[in-house]
Amino acid sequence: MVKIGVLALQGAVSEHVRSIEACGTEAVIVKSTSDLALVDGLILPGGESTAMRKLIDRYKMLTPLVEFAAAGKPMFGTCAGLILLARNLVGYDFAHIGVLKATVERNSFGRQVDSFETSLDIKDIATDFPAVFIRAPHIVEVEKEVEILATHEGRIVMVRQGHLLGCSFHPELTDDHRIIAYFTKMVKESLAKQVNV
Ligand SMILES: NC(=O)CC[C@H](N)C(=O)O
Repeated sequence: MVKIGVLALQGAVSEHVRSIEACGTEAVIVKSTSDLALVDGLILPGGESTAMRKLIDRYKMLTPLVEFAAAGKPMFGTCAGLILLARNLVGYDFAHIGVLKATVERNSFGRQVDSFETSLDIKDIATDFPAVFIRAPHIVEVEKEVEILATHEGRIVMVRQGHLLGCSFHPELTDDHRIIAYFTKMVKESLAKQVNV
């Protein structure tokens, strides 16, 4: 059975675990490089990207995370996790994992008090998805390999680049598990491909 990890250094970890399990898939808490070796796909949760990066460095996980992506294993960055995946960050001259060919701007929907929920149509995944935005980033621009799956008020809020998925909002905070189910399918497909080669 496939195993989906949730990077559990900081942020909305237990909600993702609940959502993965609701999709009938095994969830694994990932706190170290050895945990990472056990999983077929990884969710990078929302939270605070600067704090997460400090912990990634403390536990020497940056290179293993880059290698996980390079091996073609699916990764899904939600909110702060999207910031971790992005190749370019507005106002910063460095990236974190940096594998998603997109430019992301942090905190672009206002301050904490401006958190909101809205209904989104997401290509190939869902119509009317209840998306919760909390101090959310947005995607300013993408390279041609990146497909735009959803926008909100003209801003890109969800994308896919092959085995990489990213969104500005928190798909794990409601009982609507369609996005996590889609990611679960990506992980199963990628595993089947690896077994067949
Ligand atoms: N809900 C979130 O994950 C917010 C992300 C946070 N504002 C950051 O920049 O890391």
